[in-house]
Amino acid sequence: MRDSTIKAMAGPRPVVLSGPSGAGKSTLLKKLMKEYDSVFGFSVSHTTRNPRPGEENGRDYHYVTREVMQAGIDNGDFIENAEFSGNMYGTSKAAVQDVQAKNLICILDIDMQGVRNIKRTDLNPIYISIQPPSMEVLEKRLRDRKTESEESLQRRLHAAKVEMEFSKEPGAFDVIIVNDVLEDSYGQLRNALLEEIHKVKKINTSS
Ligand SMILES: Nc1ncnc2c1ncn2[C@@H]1O[C@H](COP(=O)(O)OP(=O)(O)OP(=O)(O)O)[C@@H](O)[C@H]1O
Ligand SMILES: Nc1nc2c(ncn2[C@@H]2O[C@H](COP(=O)(O)O)[C@@H](O)[C@H]2O)c(=O)[nH]1
Repeated sequence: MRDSTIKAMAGPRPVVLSGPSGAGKSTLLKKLMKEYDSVFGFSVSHTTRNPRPGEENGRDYHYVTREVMQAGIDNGDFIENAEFSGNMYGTSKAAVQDVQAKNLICILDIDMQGVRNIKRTDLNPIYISIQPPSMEVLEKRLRDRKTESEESLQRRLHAAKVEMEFSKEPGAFDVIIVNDVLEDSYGQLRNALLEEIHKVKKINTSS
């Protein structure tokens, strides 16, 4: 088996956002990257799922076939990878290194399998769980998003229950944010990251 670890780099700690599909991870991280565009960089994952309307290859994901993805995994190009709702997803070493090379805080949006696998690496991120106020609200958000077939929606709701159980494991996450009122949740996310944000701003203004 090829080496799939990544060495921790000097610089700001990465941030992992995890939690049920539809909880609001992308919404929150987009707000964060808009407010702090010179502080955060997104780790662009690979996936075998089809792009949604408005998504862009290389910005939201690298959209690849199963064959290409598997070849990359076999070659040791990925820090972690997982099967989620019938598709493959994974974080490449290059995705993280590209962000860290710019001295930015690298944000990973990954599921709980990814969290478990990242915990076995030297990456040392801050782990943040984004959670819905209830399963009913989660289902409504996913339905209203209109991105999933009924089958995919049911798979995601099933996975959501497992993700919620995982988040209760002691030490699974450093911070848990219940994303009810968006502005409140965003404030909590920003507060949780203020120390790292200040570090990056200080480094980047002195260089
Ligand atoms: N606080 C909120 N109140 C109401 N709607 C929200 C809130 N946060 C997010 N949403 C909406 O819920 C839907 C799901 O949000 P989003 O796509 O950000 O979830 P996600 O966790 O990134 O999902 P996935 O893991 O599937 O990518 C979106 O339509 C978004 O606009
Ligand atoms: N383990 C990983 N999970 C990932 C990665 N990229 C995204 N995800 C998670 O997949 C689900 C579904 O995402 P969607 O964009 O299809 O709605 C969600 O929980 C993401 O956090 C990854 O590289 N590794």
